[in-house]
Amino acid sequence: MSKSVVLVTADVKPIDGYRWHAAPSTYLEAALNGANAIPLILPSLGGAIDLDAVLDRVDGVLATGSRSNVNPDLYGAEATEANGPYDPDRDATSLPLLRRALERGIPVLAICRGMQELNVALGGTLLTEIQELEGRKDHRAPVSERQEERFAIAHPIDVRAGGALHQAVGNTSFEVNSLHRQALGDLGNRLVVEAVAEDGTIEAVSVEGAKAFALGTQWHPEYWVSCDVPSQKIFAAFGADVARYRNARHGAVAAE
Ligand SMILES: N[C@@H](CCC(=O)NCCCC(=O)O)C(=O)O
Repeated sequence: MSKSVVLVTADVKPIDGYRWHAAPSTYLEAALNGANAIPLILPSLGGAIDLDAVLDRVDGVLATGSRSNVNPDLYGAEATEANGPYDPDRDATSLPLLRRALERGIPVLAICRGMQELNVALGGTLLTEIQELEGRKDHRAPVSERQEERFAIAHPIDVRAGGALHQAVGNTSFEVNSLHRQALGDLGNRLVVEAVAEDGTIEAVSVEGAKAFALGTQWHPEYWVSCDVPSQKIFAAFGADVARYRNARHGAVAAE
């Protein structure tokens, strides 16, 4: 049977005078090596793409992180220049994609901006510049040219005992990296908090009643998937459910 395919969300970026639809290699390699699935980048062409036609052909969705912020218009707040950069084409693609993947029971792993998209897609809100909020710590990346320093492990998280993340990783506490200035505010419909940082920042969520693996992380398990055990276990759990979904999908197609 053919290998599983995971759809990877894309940023729209100006490069060399063109508009590129791009995803960092770290996510693509993590899908390939950590989840044992072929990564397939979905261009952020919004409503021009029939999402169901794409989702008919894939076994999972990996929503990537990005420096851009979800446009606040989408959760009832005001867009400002300081809050940007925004990526409206990505918003117009990722939010419907995540909603539809959940409706169809397709496994979802949503990382950083991806988790923020998941929350907004389900009706939640985001907090911004959390380092300026009372009692919150600075969750932004260290200032460095070196990616391994920017993605360095930064702080511990407390994991909900018995929850989806605990089941995947097996620990009720572990250390994660941190590269964000926004965080989840009001929770979207059916989202359950799976982990928090010491300052109360929501670090992971799952979707209550989801028909498949559906996890969001505010940190970046993709970056250290080759050597960090919790990161490996998260991608392995996602990959196992992606494989289960693929087998069910192929069984259903064979029976038609
Ligand atoms: N814009 C949001 C999204 C956080 C996120 O996905 N960060 C990844 C950044 C990767 C990098 O800096 O290279 C926020 O800031 O909360």
